[in-house]
Amino acid sequence: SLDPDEPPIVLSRIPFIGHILGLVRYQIGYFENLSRTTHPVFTLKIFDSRIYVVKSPEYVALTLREWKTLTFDPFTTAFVKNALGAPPDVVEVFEKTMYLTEIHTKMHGALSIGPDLAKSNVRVLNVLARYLVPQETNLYSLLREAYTIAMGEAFYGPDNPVPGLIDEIWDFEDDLGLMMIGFFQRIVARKACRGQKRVSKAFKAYYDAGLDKNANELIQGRARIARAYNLDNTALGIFEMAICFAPITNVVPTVFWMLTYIYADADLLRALRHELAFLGNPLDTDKLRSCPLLISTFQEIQRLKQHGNAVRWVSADTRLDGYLLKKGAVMQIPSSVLNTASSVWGPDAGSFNARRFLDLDDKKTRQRGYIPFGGGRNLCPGRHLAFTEALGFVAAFVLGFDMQGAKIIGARTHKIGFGARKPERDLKVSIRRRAGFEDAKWSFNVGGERDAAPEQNV
Ligand code: HEM
Repeated sequence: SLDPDEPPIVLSRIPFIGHILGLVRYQIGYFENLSRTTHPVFTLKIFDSRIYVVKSPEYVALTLREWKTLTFDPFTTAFVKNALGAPPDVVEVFEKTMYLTEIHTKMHGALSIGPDLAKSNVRVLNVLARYLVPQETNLYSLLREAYTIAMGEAFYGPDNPVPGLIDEIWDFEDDLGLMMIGFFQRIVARKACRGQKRVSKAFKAYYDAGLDKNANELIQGRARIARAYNLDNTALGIFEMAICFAPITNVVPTVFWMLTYIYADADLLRALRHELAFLGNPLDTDKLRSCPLLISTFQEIQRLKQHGNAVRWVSADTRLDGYLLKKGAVMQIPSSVLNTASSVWGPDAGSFNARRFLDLDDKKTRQRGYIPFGGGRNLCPGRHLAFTEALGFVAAFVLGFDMQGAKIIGARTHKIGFGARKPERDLKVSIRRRAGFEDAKWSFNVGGERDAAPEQNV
């Protein structure tokens, strides 16, 4: 039974298993259905487990602030154990040593603004530039390939196994929710299991061959820490899926939605071209900060499509304003509910308005519970990389190309484990050079870094 101070319970219509059936059927959408309740935080009970769902902006801020007891780390360990299938001695390193804390610091350091990030970013964008050519193509598939290959080369160096593992990486993310359950994966998530095995094997061979000498600081620093904890190349191979899918699976849908919404709206396309006209080629990404409409479009797409749940584990009884949160419960913060509430965003909350964020400063957006990159101690370390690689590519695309076939389409069922919503299908498009840009060969400078890698054509 619940303590009277715990958030009010929301019951399912079918006793005992109703919530499980709801989650299986509607996935993340089930939290949207339940959030019709007026309680700012509420409890779901599934047998002996509790899930607290946070649906009001004020409580989101309070939750993220209490990071010492409302923590993310147990999910990382569960991910390594259940989804990646790490053996018990490796899991023990996560549970009983400072390894995870050291990795956290390294990850946030290597991806914070500075020379290490600039080197990764300039490589990502200059690999993406190879895809800025006229073509008849399926837009989502093109972006999926381009960003996966670019991540591989920027993170792991030119001689990396990622080009042969594109489907494996995306298959894994597709069934991440099922992989986290920790049993029967080979039956319910066959493709994801196979993907994880192949990626582990290929990266073990990569580390065995010493190819990480060409990797970026994130990968090299991580490997140094792992070795200091006696984790070998087999363990490094097992971990690698995490680093392969996190950087791309939110960025690719974001760029897809940005391009389709922009090209489906001739006025917005014109206004953006006007705003971006001062950007040169090579495109200096520092100048993107002076493109308010482009940034607002990015933020609005995140608001409408970045609908993953932030999750936290209650590691000790915690008071959240008046509510008591009990140790052992899981907290879910459904972005889709927060990002589309008309009580927060106004009557047009459900529609796209590229100019919405022009009048909202950072403080005002946070007050609305707008957390596309999460928050607190686990605020996404890749947010700077994501900003530059998404906006840099979109800016060059908008300036240099016309696109036929772009239209606004619906999204697939939003599975548990997904961040950004994915399109329900691919879009066949025709990409042509714009008049005045017939000979443009796009390249990028990032934070003073020019790309020095040899040229390659797609
Ligand atoms: C549009 C792009 C992206 C979005 C919307 C996004 C969103 C998020 C969110 C919501 C979280 C969870 C934060 C929390 O629970 O408080 C997260 C965590 C994380 N993201 Fe991103 N992300 C993006 C791109 C990237 C990129 C490019 C990287 C590059 C490495 C990355 C690496 C990570 C990592 C490693 C974590 C785990 C952080 C931790 O455990 O402290 N993400 N991201």
